[in-house]
Formats: sequence, structure tokens, C-alpha cells
Amino acid sequence: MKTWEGLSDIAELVEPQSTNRDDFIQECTTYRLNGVVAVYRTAASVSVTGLWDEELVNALPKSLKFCSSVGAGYDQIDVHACSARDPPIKVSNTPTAVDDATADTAMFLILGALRGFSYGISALRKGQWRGGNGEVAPLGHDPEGKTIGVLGMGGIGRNMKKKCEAFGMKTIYHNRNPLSEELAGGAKYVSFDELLAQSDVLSLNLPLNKKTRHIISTAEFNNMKTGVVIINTARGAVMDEDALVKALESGKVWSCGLDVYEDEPQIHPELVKNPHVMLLPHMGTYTIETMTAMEEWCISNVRSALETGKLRSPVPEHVNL
Ligand SMILES: NC(=O)c1ccc[n+]([C@@H]2O[C@H](COP(=O)([O-])OP(=O)(O)OC[C@H]3O[C@@H](n4cnc5c(N)ncnc54)[C@H](O)[C@@H]3O)[C@@H](O)[C@H]2O)c1
Repeated sequence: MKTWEGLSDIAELVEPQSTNRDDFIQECTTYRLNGVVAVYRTAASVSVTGLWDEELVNALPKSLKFCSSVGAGYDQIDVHACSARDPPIKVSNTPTAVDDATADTAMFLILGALRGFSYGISALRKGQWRGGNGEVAPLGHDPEGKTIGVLGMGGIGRNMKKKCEAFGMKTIYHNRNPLSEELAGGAKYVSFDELLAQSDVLSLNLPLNKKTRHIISTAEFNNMKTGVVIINTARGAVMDEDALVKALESGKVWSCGLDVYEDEPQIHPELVKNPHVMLLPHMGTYTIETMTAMEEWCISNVRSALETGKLRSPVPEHVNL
């Protein structure tokens, strides 16, 4: 709040008052918001405005030139509609600030899913120690010696790789392009098909967009090792949740650790019913330290835009806009 208020030395600060999308679109035409040059956008604001789709982007005040969005993912914003405006709305996100907390969450899910801890936790809370009704928690697996495959070796993927090493895991990865040796840090670049075929644990760490929606579905599960463990801390829709449920039922997938879902806050009922899988309600960056760092980063984008005309961390699509 202090950092936000600190912007008042260079700008007039206004906050929208609407509580739903229709009112917000109407408010954008009013004298209060007309003239706004930069927006500080929280992820939670989607519950008021809905997605920043083409309709909303075109309804935003004509004066708007910058959107500084909190979070590494920006799939709630149609960045192409933003570029198409005249003048364009340049969009930034908060990469790097999210890396440690999200990678920590992935480690929790990897260990929990490999070891089958979810089963034990829920049985214990029902007063059933390691199981009930004649069933006991299945024996888990050690991370030591397992191959982790990272799909999308960006800030979070690389951070996770270092943490996986401490648990004796070997990392392979697939990106659109191989990383420099320095960035890869010894992780081996493999093709998408090799990643599916060789991973004991497959971690999804790529952004959600039109190209990556359902990048993991039935055909991809069929190409994986039987008994693979799937971790998703990216966005739910990069994986076909129905196909995951079927792969869990058939035993192709041994377990999974999920922080994100296709239709949040709804979760596939078969996932909720399954005592074996590790599920979190999108808590990847849910810490005081990381949320503060993300908000400060986001506000620094607003300051940079106002003072220099340039965002500090534009999204990849807007780097050359
Ligand atoms: N669970 C959470 O709370 C949480 C927190 C932060 C980020 N996230 C999600 O994690 C994602 C990754 O974050 P990041 O900061 O590491 O992003 P990043 O941009 O640093 O890394 C993403 C990587 O994915 C790669 N990539 C893009 N498209 C690909 C494709 N089709 N195939 C293979 N690789 C591809 C990119 O080249 C890049 O290396 C974000 O987009 C966001 O949606 C979730």
C-alpha cells in the first residue's frame, strides 16, 4: 500500500468503484477513468472485470497505454487485443519474483505425490492412521535417482531444477529452444516426445496460451512411462483434466500434484474423490514475502512506465512493441 501510495508523487491515483463487469465497462467511459494512462492490475480483479478479452480491452479508456499485471502468468489478458489498439496497451508481468515460492510449491507436490502422503494425511484426519476399511496407504517412491522432466524451463523450471538436485533427481527439459549451457545448468535438452517417454516425474511449467492449451492430453499420456507422476503449478488448462482422470484410473499415471485447475475454483470431482493425489488451491505464490515482492515489482512497472515511457518487465509478446 505504501509503495502504491508512493506513486502519488508522480501521478494522480484513482481506483475503479465498480463491482461487476458491466458497471466497470460503463465506468471506463466516465470522467473519473477517462485519462488513465497506466493500470495496476491485480489477479483478483478478474472477479470484477472478468477476463481482459477483446471486448474488455476495447472498452478500456482510450488514454490507456500501460497495463502492469501482478503475477508471472498473464493468460487472463488478451495481449494481442492490447497490441492491436491504437495506441497499443503495453502489458507487463512480474517474472522472477514468483520463482522461489512456486518452485517450493512444486517440491511439496513432487514429494507428496511420489510418497503418497495425501492418502496418509486424509486417513489420519479421519482417525484411521494409515488407512481404514481394510485399505492401507500404498508404499510410495523415493525422489532419489528419478528423472524429472520439465516442460517450460523458464524462471520457475530452472529454480525447481536446483531444488530437485538436492533430492538426488536428474533433470531433463523441453522448451521451444534449448537454453544456453549456463542457464541449463547441466539439465539435458530433449524433444517433446523424449520428455514424455523418459520422465519419471513430469512437471508443467509453461505459460497457458492458444498453443499450449491441452498440450498434455490422452495421446501424450499414452507416450509416458507407466507409473509416471504429473505435477502442474502452471495453469490448469495446459493439461486436459478429463484425460488426466482417465490416466489415473488406468494406472498409467501413478499420482499427481496439482496447484492449478482448468476451471478454478471448480475441481474435477474425480480428483477430489481420489485420496491418493496431492491437491492445493492455487497457493503457488501465497506467502507474505512473495506477494509483497510481486506487488512491489508490479508497481515498479507503473513507475517506470510513467517516468521513462517503458515498462520494466514487458511480457515476451510486447518486448519490441
Ligand atoms: N501456481 C502458481 O501460483 C503460479 C505462480 C507463478 C507462475 N505460474 C505459472 O507458471 C508459468 C511459468 O512461469 P515462469 O515464471 O517460469 O515463466 P517463464 O516465462 O520464465 O518460463 C516459461 C517457459 O516456458 C517456455 N515455453 C513457452 N511455450 C512453450 C511450449 N509450447 N513448449 C515448451 N516450452 C514453452 C518458455 O520458453 C519459457 O522458457 C506462468 O506462465 C504461470 O502461468 C503459476
